[in-house]
Amino acid sequence: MSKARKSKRGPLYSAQDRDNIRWFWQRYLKSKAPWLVLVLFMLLIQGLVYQQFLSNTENGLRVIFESGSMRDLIWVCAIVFGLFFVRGAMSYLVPLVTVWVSNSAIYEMRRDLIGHLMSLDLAYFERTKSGEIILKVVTQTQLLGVFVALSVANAVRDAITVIIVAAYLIWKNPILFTSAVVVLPFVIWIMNVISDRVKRGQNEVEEAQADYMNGIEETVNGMRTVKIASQEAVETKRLMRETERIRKMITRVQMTQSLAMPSIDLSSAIVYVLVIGGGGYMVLSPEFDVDGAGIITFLLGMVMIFDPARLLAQFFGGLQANLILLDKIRGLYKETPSITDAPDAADRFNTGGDIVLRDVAFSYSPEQPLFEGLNMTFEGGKVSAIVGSTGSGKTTILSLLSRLYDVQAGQISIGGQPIDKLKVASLRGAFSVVAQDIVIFNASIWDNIRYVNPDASDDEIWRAAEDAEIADLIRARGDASVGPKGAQLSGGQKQRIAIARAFLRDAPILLLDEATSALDQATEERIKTALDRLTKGKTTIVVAHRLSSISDADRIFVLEDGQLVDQGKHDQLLSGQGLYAQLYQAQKKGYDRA
Ligand SMILES: Nc1ncnc2c1ncn2[C@@H]1O[C@H](COP(=O)(O)OP(=O)(O)OP(=O)(O)O)[C@@H](O)[C@H]1O
Repeated sequence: MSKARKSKRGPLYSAQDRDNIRWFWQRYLKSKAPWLVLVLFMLLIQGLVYQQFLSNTENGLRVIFESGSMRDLIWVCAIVFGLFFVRGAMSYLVPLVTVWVSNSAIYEMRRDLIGHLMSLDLAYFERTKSGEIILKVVTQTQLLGVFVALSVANAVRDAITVIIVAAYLIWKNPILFTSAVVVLPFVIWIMNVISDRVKRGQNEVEEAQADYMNGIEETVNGMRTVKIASQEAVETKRLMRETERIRKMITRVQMTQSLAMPSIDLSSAIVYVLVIGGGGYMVLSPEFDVDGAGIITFLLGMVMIFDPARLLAQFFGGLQANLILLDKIRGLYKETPSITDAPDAADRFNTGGDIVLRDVAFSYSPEQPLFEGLNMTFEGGKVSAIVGSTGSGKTTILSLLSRLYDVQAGQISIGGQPIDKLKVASLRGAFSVVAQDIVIFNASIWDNIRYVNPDASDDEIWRAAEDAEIADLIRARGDASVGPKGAQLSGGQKQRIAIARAFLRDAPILLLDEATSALDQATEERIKTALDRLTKGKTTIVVAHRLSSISDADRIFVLEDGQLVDQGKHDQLLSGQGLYAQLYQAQKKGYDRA
């Protein structure tokens, strides 16, 4: 945002902020309105206690100065004690309710955020820093909830106190009150300036925090590379630079916030001088019907106003920071998934039919078009293979089939049914995928396999594990977890878990993306027999670099820079002397040399 635009922004809160507050109220607080009314009622009682205290103090002072009755004095003291007892009880009860309200709101916000995250397209996660997402779900919701519970309740209490006591003082002595609050415009101006600065600073802090979290996550995840390359010192320096940057930013915001207090203190000093001076003049002058007790009580009232006013000022500093948090959190809700069920989406379809790509156009970014007018047919129940140089778009085709991304033009259909007219869950349920980037969770191998089919019986899991040649490892490791992202496993072991998952899921369409690339030849041979059994009668699409592994496919598609340059059976393609033949010869030479 440009500086010019920033300075145009409303100093206290903008239309966007109002909209965010309305949204937050409607979504997370409205349902708790009866509790909030109760809180408001208790806060009102607290405010009235102050007013009553002032009134009784004035009476008490008159008793001391004028009538001198001990009985009256004891009576006034008892009332004052009773009043503060009531205020104390309210001070205990209000946080009880507000903490409950805030924790419920935090819980609901996190529940919605997690649910919404799950619905977002893969593309969102590929362009968003994970640190930013973690910050929203973990930290920002917590801070916002605490602010709503405690700070807002306190601010309402303070505002009520200020309003009630001020109204009482105006009623008692309007002239003195008016002359005492001449400094008010100055206080408001200071608060506006401070609030605006705090808000801008907090925005920068939140963005820097997200980068920081992301940096830590990257370093922790990439620790193997960091250590092998002996880059610990560089990483430490990088992270410390960020730590220092954030320290400076937060200090700057807090220092700006702290300017609010001295401004209020200075204003209060002016007010006290005005009250003592002006009030003293009124007592001494016969024109006014004001006595010493009235002025002392008035001064006491001003003291009582100033403390809550000071806290209110502090609250406005914090409010700006929290409006930024609210805006950040709401930003996530504004991300909408584009891959959703069409209104008339079908549940069932012919999963064994041909998979047809017709005139498909797709690119990850407009600057780098990948497919334009791509036509392919993967025959139902047969094994098809996609080969081609690296980056030619093989994996992307598999991603398009299960709608991880949507095509930008053209159509993909399965069994004659366009995939965007199918329920996303039904479509994806028809696929078993052994992907290049295997995701392994920090659980046992057993649980990692079961992940794709939680209802599978133990026998089924054992069979899948045996077929994928991972059963021995399960016996050896037992229930031990495999470390974050499967860090305690070899590449081949992870691949076998992925293959076991495919066996267990047993879906009608099988996508194998470099499924056996990390296995030694002997293991690959053994798994191949089981894989042949698995692929029988299923539509199978294999992506492989090692051409020897797909030579018996029913149809082979050759891709080059997103274009289909050849297709046919292995022998046909070899005799054609095209790209496939060249790749095959090059690989053969490599093997012969080895
Ligand atoms: N998520 C993504 N965002 C942006 N660009 C991407 C993304 N995934 C792939 N690409 C780009 O799209 C092109 C095709 O990638 P793809 O992974 O489909 O190729 P591939 O043929 O499977 O490659 P390889 O054989 O190396 O696995 C590449 O240029 C790649 O850089």
